Amino acid sequence: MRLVKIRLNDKEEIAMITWNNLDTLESFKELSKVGRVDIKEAMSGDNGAKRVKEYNIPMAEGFTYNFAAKQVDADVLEALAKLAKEAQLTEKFEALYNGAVINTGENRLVLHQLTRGQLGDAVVADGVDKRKFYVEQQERIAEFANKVHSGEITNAAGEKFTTVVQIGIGGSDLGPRAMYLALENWAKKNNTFKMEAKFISNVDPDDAASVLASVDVAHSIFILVSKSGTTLETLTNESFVKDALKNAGLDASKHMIAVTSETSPLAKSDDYLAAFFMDDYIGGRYSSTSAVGGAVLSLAFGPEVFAQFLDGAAAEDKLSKNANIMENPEMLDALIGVYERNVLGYPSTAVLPYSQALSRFPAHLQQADMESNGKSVNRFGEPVDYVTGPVIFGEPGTNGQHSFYQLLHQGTDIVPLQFIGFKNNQLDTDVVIQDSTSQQKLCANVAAQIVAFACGKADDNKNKNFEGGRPSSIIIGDQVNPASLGALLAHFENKIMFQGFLWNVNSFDQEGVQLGKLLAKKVLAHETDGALKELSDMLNI
Ligand SMILES: O=P(O)(O)OC[C@H]1O[C@](O)(CO)[C@@H](O)[C@@H]1O
Repeated sequence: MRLVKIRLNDKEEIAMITWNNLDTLESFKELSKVGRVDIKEAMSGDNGAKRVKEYNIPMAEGFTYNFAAKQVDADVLEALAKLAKEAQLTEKFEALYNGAVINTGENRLVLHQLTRGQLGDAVVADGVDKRKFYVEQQERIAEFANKVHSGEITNAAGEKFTTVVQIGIGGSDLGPRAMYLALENWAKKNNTFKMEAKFISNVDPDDAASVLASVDVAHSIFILVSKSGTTLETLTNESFVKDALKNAGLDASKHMIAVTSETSPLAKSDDYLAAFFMDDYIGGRYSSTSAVGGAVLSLAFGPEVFAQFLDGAAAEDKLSKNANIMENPEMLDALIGVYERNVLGYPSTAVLPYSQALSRFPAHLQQADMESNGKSVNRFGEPVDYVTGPVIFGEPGTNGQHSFYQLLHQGTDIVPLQFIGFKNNQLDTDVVIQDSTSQQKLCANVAAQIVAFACGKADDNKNKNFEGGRPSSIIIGDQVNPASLGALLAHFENKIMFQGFLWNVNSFDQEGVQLGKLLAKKVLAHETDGALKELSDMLNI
């Protein structure tokens, strides 16, 4: 057990936070003893209808979090509430947004919520009010984007830029790309679509080459995004793009901007038309609401759309402050996930948005969740004796239904499911076939899946028998739009944070990604022996 003193909002009170391993908490031991819920029974008949109505809590931007088909009942919920209290989830979040050094591994504050609102005290770090700093960067980006849109900033020939291409990887790609794809159709429909965006991330040369072949480089603006400014893939792709610009007779520095931290090697370079900043207190996978997402989304859709996205995230963040788990969807979702992982023993979780707009959202969550909570040591570097983050995967429904759902329905592992569904699609175009629209078919499928997974279907032919008993939750919204997307993103970011608190891991570093990078450098420098040398030879390096 470690005690940490933190100052609470009113600056008078001193709270003691204790960081304990999950398996040392009395409430966790109690939770393990609570009787298991049979979802098949719970979700059948009138009982099921009652649960769907009752196990439903409001989120921001018109969403509701429905957990009727989760393996919980009043006893489990009571035990989870005790766990939340003993694990001091609310106090830990409070410490985080008031500027405590929560990322102990890297000795850093964790400030991504500050990019979209001020949840507590002003946070001053390195002599700077951090909220002010993030807002300033947003304003600088907005001004730049407006000038690009109005034609005040143009290419060398005085012509408007029409396309924006983001170069980055991991958090500098996945979040912004998923958000762009989520809003592209919405923006087109609502006349706020300004520039098409493309993304280059993979160091596979075919990625950069095919994106470059698909754009008009003379009218493209490239955003180099790298917090560290040292990521090999990103710097390689930057050179790739610069070569292409040079070959087209263009001055690269008139076509490139950078988003990075002020301490990175890119920050002071003359190679860019402009540079916008985030900092070390925002992890790559949490950077969609910082300049990392801000530059591409503001250029693509206009700064007002990006501002609405931030407002949605801020509204959800506020809900995450509630100590009552029934008024805090992120905390409840996190607690149920830990119950499923550590008591019920389920190894993975599928995220299944029934929305084409969210086609890359599961990919973003894979990084956000697994890079955060894929840890075997606690925040003090001591091995933990329990399992932590699950494997996260997903695909939009209904496509997933025609691919891996077989295993989800009848496989030997039980995989908890996180559905996301919307009442309305983004574009007006729809068609009535066999008495229903495509949107109705989509929604019918998600409702049907929840009940099919929970209740199953008995059949004498064991091959056609569905055991049921497979838990799921659903987040239901009206439509994917900037504000709802922000709220959805914040929901998952905060869920991951609460789970990290429960597992007592540092969710904000990623040492596990370093070893592979180091060995790759050795391969390229021909400094290898043994298996690595053999593999390098086989790959012709
Ligand atoms: O923005 P950067 O510094 O180029 O890093 C890109 C990505 O690489 C990682 O460090 C993992 O290698 C991620 O955490 C990060 O999102």
